[in-house]
Amino acid sequence: MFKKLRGLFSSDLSIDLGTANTLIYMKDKGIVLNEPSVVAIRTQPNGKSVQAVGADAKRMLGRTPGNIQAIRPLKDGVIADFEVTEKMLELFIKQVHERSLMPPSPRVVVCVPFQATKVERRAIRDSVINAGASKAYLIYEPMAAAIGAGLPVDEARGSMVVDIGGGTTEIAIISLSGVVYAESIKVGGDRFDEAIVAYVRKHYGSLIGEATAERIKQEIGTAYPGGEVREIDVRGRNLAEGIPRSFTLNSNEILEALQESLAQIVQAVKGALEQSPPELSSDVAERGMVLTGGGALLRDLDKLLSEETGLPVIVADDPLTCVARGGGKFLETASEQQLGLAALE
Ligand SMILES: Nc1ncnc2c1ncn2[C@@H]1O[C@H](COP(=O)(O)OP(=O)(O)OP(=O)(O)O)[C@@H](O)[C@H]1O
Repeated sequence: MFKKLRGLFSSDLSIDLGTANTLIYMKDKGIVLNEPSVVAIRTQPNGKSVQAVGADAKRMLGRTPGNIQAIRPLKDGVIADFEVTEKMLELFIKQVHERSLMPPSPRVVVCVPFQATKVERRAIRDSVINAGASKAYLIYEPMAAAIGAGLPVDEARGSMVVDIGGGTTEIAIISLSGVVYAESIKVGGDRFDEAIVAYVRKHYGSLIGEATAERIKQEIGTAYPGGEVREIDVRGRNLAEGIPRSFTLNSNEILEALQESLAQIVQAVKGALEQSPPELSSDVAERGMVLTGGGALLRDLDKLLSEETGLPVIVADDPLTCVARGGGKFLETASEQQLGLAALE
């Protein structure tokens, strides 16, 4: 009965601690927080303090005066700055509790990159406990992504998920609730943005910021030739003249800029298919792979992967929230034994 009551009043949370975005899912409420993983820190004579977090801090990237620093504490899918990550998590969890007028969460599951180290896992655990959780669990991102995408992870059947985030692309083949094969490469949306910045510098002699590059990618980017050609007007600082200049970019140019990064993703997906046990790869051949993460929204990426592998490729519904939703579903449905394995020590 105690357990039943706890379930009734629970405000269990699932947190997708991503390189680009942090999402929080609450049982019965869905996604209750979706903010960029950015923190702005102000340095004063008496120490450092948080000036802004999330979207407010992201707007400050590249625009801060000397005493304020906008930081992305996670890089390439790993925690680059522990202290700031901890602070960010704490502030996000507090925001959720204030907004929903709920007591601190009894249980929190955090979705972490597959290659997170023991030290990183402990840092995450501590920040979650400090923020009021009574129990912290860990689930690997590709597993959460697969659950969120509705794949039958507990069946004796290979399910393949390709999660293209900001810092990394994680590829996993899952069967019987376990990760049978996983590979992570440090290529994701951030690398796409960097490639666009480099392309513009080389071909237009102009400097654009990463936020502009991200907007270009989202508005006209494509991963496969032959689709509708789109254009965008951009303003960048001309390197020779030192003043802002406008120019127009089209989607074929962005495709060219992204070639190298896309080839690395294709290569990693092919590698996963080659290296997984034959029974599982034949399951995947039949049912295809599912794309999750924000990168899955790059136009025609599914087409590129399908052409290159000859397999069906499906973009998950709402790919940006798959991991957070999957973590939440895990918390709701996992057995005591599964929770025990996921408990962060
Ligand atoms: N429409 C779009 N087209 C292309 N890319 C997009 C689109 N929308 C979002 N993205 C990209 O998706 C990335 C963020 O995805 P997501 O939130 O899944 O990553 P993350 O979970 O924070 O990162 P990681 O999994 O590496 O820790 C960003 O690079 C963003 O630019």
